[in-house]
Amino acid sequence: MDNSLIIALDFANKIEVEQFLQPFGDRQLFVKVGMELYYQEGPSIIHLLKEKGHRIFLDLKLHDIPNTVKNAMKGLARLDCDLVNVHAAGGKEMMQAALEGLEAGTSMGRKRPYCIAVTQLTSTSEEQMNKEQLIPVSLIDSVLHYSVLAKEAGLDGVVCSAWEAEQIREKVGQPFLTVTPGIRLKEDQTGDQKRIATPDFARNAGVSAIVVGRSITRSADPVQTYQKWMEIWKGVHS
Ligand SMILES: O=c1ccn([C@@H]2O[C@H](COP(=O)(O)O)[C@@H](O)[C@H]2O)c(=O)[nH]1
Repeated sequence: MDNSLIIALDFANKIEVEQFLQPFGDRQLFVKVGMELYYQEGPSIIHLLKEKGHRIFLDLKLHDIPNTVKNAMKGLARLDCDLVNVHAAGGKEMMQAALEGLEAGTSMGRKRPYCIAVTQLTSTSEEQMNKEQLIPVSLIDSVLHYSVLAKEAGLDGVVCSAWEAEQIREKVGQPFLTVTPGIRLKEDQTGDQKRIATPDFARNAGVSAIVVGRSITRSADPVQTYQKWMEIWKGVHS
């Protein structure tokens, strides 16, 4: 997981995914499949990406009663992804149930996928959280609270913004993954994200992985843009 750049494949269907991936040739990537793509294509999209050797973050953000999450995770474990997630707002019991399901669904001799919890979405501002979710604390306190809850539940880390990663590490200790979407180059549009950061900022904050979607997927030349990102993120030509 260390220092990965995960490309968010936010596409409407398999055809769009194949069109996007084709110019990358045989290069093996770390990709994220979210609700948009998975709800359209189902498990077959995971099989297809795995056949091509890509690592997969299945970003379905489960949030339901513990029994439902446990059984859903049992099924998702069979897809053999690298990383899956839940919403920390579902509570500690739900997060523990997610892990139980994952362990039950993982075949003998295989490693279960990492499981992380979304703290506060990177599209959430402190004002929205206070006024709409009626959570009367600062955004960082809410994120730290959910991170501690996730750790206590036995999860492997959290989804947060790069702005919170350092404080999470201090509070929760290591090993604990911080996977950070909302990463933007200076020239990129912010879009619907509220807590954005540059790749330089994220690297200095010591995040475990960055998630990059539209900056790469909607660019005129995705391969070139990916290479540019990798140079900035890792300081290497990929
Ligand atoms: O808090 C969160 C959790 C998940 N995401 C997902 O990451 C990508 C970000 O895409 P961009 O185009 O780079 O904004 C997207 O798939 C989200 O569903 C997030 O942004 N924030």
